[in-house]
Amino acid sequence: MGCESVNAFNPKLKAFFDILLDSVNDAVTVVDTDGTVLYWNKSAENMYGIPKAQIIGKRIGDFFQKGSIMLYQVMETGMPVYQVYHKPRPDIHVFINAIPVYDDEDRLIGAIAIEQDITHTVKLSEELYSYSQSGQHIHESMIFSQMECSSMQETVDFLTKASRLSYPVLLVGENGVGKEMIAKMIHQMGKYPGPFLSISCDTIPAGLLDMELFGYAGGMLGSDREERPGKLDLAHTGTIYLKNISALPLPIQAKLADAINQLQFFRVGGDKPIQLTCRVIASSTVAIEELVEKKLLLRELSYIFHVHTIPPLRERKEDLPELCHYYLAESAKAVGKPVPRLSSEVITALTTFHWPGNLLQLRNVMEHLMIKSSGNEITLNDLPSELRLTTLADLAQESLSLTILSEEMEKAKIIDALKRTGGNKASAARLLGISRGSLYYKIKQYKIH
Ligand SMILES: Nc1ncnc2c1ncn2[C@@H]1O[C@H](COP(=O)(O)OP(=O)(O)OP(=O)(O)O)[C@@H](O)[C@H]1O
Repeated sequence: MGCESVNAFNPKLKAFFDILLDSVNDAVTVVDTDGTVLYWNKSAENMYGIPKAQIIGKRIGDFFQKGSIMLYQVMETGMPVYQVYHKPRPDIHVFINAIPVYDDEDRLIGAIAIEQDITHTVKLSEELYSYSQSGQHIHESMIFSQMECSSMQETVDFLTKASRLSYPVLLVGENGVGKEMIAKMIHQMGKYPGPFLSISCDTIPAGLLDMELFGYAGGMLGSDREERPGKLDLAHTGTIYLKNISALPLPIQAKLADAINQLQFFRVGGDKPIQLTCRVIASSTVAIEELVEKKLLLRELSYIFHVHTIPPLRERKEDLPELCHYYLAESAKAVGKPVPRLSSEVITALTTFHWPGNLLQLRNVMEHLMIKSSGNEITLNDLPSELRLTTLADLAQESLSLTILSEEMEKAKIIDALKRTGGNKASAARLLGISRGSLYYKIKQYKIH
């Protein structure tokens, strides 16, 4: 498309962009180099309660404390920032991307900020904060019933029902969401007299899985090998937990389906039927439909199981307060230390993190914090690097000391520095402890001649 046709489309494009920017959930602000607001979308109106008509054409510094305006910061440094935790107002918490904008000739013409409101998440963190200080002690088995989020309530209902009946269960969920723990609870609540035995189908060589599961009748593979029961046998009147069931070779899956359907099975090489008296619980990190489609799970076997999916931790952050408190208290007890406080930044970091390793990762992080913390408060520095938030303070350039001054004081300080250096901008910048670029920007901003 030629330049002319682009221009011809500009009014239309503007209409498209207006709608686009008003439809996004993030607050979008555009300012020019003076800090004059050129654009302010609907989400920004909602987030800050300032209507467009009131702010457009005005200096952003008239509405926010200067030290808290990230747009100034990025125009001063010329460096964009991404996913920085920021508190533009005491009651508003955001993740911000702020980007300086240059024209074709590389002259700074303004900046854009895109803010994702995380205030709701941070409010949840405050709940966690009070929990972690309350000194309550929660027993692991109680944790499920205390969980707030509705998806976990479904898990609680499922496990209560499943423990009353003995149908085979297949638990689906990412690594570390608590599948094995749920399997153990179904076993315990079902009051099975036999043991809970677990097989990691993906760690045992495929060739041995048959015997591991069904046992060996003896006499077939050489005289030195005696009859040996399999886990299905050893779990008599208990539960067998098959971790990552799709790693079972398909012929073994077929044998398992037969065993469950007929409530009996045969040892490898044997012809004597053995009663299946244990309950079968299996797990998978991949959705069942996908496993069947990829021919990793027999369709026939998939029909046998009652499937329940456990959501990842990032989709049930409401449960973080109980879980963090529980793990902290548990680790504190183990190392014989009092339960430390969590600083508000740590709480925000914990609740905004995406937790790819789910409960397992959370437990490890809490243990790590417990070991690392020396005083009675855990701060951002104690956190493992992947959890640390980038804050405005982290980004503080030398110019920040100047940034946090009021505009009047700042302007006076610059005029004074220029006077003292006879107008030499490089020396004035050095004296002020800011970069030359920042000084040029501020001279323009304050219209200093
Ligand atoms: N409801 C719970 N309350 C407290 N801790 C829990 C809960 N569920 C699980 N955990 C803890 O989370 C960690 C991971 O749980 P578990 O091993 O059951 O997960 P999983 O989904 O089976 O993981 P994988 O798929 O990797 O085997 C364990 O340390 C366990 O003690």
